[in-house]
Amino acid sequence: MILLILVAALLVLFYIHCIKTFKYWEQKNVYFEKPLPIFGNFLNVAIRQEQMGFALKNIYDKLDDTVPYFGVFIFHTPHLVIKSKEFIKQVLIRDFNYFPNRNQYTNEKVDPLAANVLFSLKNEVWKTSRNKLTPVFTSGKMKMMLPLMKEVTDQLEDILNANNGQEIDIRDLSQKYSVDIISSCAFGINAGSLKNPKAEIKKMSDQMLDEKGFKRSFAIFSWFFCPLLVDIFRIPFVEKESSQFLINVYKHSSEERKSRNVKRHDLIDLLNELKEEEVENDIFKFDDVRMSAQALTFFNAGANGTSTLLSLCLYEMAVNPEIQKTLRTEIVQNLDADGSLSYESLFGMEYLDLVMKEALRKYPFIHFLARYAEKDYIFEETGLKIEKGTKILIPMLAIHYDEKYYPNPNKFDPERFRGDKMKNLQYVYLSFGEGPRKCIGERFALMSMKLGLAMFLKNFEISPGTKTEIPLRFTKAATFITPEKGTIFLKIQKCNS
Ligand code: HEM
Repeated sequence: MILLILVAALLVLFYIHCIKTFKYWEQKNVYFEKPLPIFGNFLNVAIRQEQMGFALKNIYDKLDDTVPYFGVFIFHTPHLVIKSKEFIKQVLIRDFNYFPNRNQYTNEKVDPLAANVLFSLKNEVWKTSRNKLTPVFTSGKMKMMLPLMKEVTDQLEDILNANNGQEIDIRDLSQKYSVDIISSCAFGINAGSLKNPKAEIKKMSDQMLDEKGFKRSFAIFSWFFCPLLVDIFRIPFVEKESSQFLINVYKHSSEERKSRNVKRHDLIDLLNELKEEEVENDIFKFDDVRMSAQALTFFNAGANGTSTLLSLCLYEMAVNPEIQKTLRTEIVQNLDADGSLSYESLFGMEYLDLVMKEALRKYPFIHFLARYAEKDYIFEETGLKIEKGTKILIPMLAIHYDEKYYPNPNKFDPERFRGDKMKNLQYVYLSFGEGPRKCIGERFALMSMKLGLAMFLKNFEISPGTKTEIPLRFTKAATFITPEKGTIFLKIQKCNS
């Protein structure tokens, strides 16, 4: 009997704990939708029936333009979702010193690597490491990495030639291309996954990035929204076996590089140079864990983000043959005598840039940006005061599909970015984020995606085949954008055959 009373009392206490914050947005006079105990507004996300970005979009779409923000509860934690362009600018740029960090949980003991990537570092440690890592991504450094990427595109061309006239899984091919690019540029090795389907590094990458799998989705969800689960179940952000494999590869290459004293101008060289420049009282020193953590970021973001976007770009080319034709004409006009593309041509092609921007708009790899208030803050225009620690979300997916900024948003239309139209889209085109915490790898990502796309299109026509899904459906269970079937089949045909 006593046990029963105890359990009942615990349940009541748990219930009170779960609903105690639910008056938060009402008291602040901020629009919100009635939350459910335990799950808040995101029951469907928790049971993997909806992606967080779409859940936010559903609320966003109900509100008119006069509403600058709304409140949601993720479990029982209140989050402020910013809707107005002006307020986005304030949070990401103008008042950055109030919002310098993401509400990204870290736990050195459970996952020391995740705690040391730039994405999760905070305040002064983030600032110092960002300043140190920024020179790694300058156009000069990227230019030096281009020859490494070209070695991989040569192999890609061989594969395309061998599959001429066939229907192939472009997603799988893009993943292999991206894994080989990253392995060469960040780990200094020839992974060879394009030529060898059983390559160990590709296997590890699949394991690490298994977006549809419950384990991976649960890990990402817990790290972003329910850190208590991370602590209880000791869930690493990055799957242990594959991250350890990549760290070993990185360490081995790095040591070999030092002993042979050769330069490849890749991430290993650049991080080794940063280490040599360190001074006694640096707040952020590149020890083994921190060096590996940066290499792992490259791998994660590159193998997942760039490969997904490249395959979606190719899909759009197949279903929009006119756009494909215009792009091919531009690419062919810009080829060097040996059939390759210089860094200047890659970044100088206007239509290629418009196509890339539109793919990134239509398929935002991350559906929302996250920040939290480091100090109390008042939105002057409305008088809303938020306390230190308030979590902020910027619903990128909803904004990228807002008719006000992007008429007919489901249409793939590169022209919406032509000329000075981009000026009006500042703060509402957020594919790589905005402000000082913007994606540091943007240039690298664009270079590998543009090069991959150009190498496909210069010789091959891409079209829907019998196995192509139109429209393409995406899984509701993954955190990032992932095709429902896990594949994107397209037909490739040599242009002059
Ligand atoms: C298509 C590919 C990619 C997309 C769409 C993408 C997008 C993003 C977005 C939206 C953010 C958050 C920005 C914000 O909060 O304002 C971000 C942050 C970041 N990205 Fe990327 N990214 C891509 C590829 C890469 C690559 C290849 C790297 C490799 C180094 C990278 C490294 C990072 C890092 C380190 C951060 C955190 C920056 C900081 O907090 O200072 N990303 N990325």
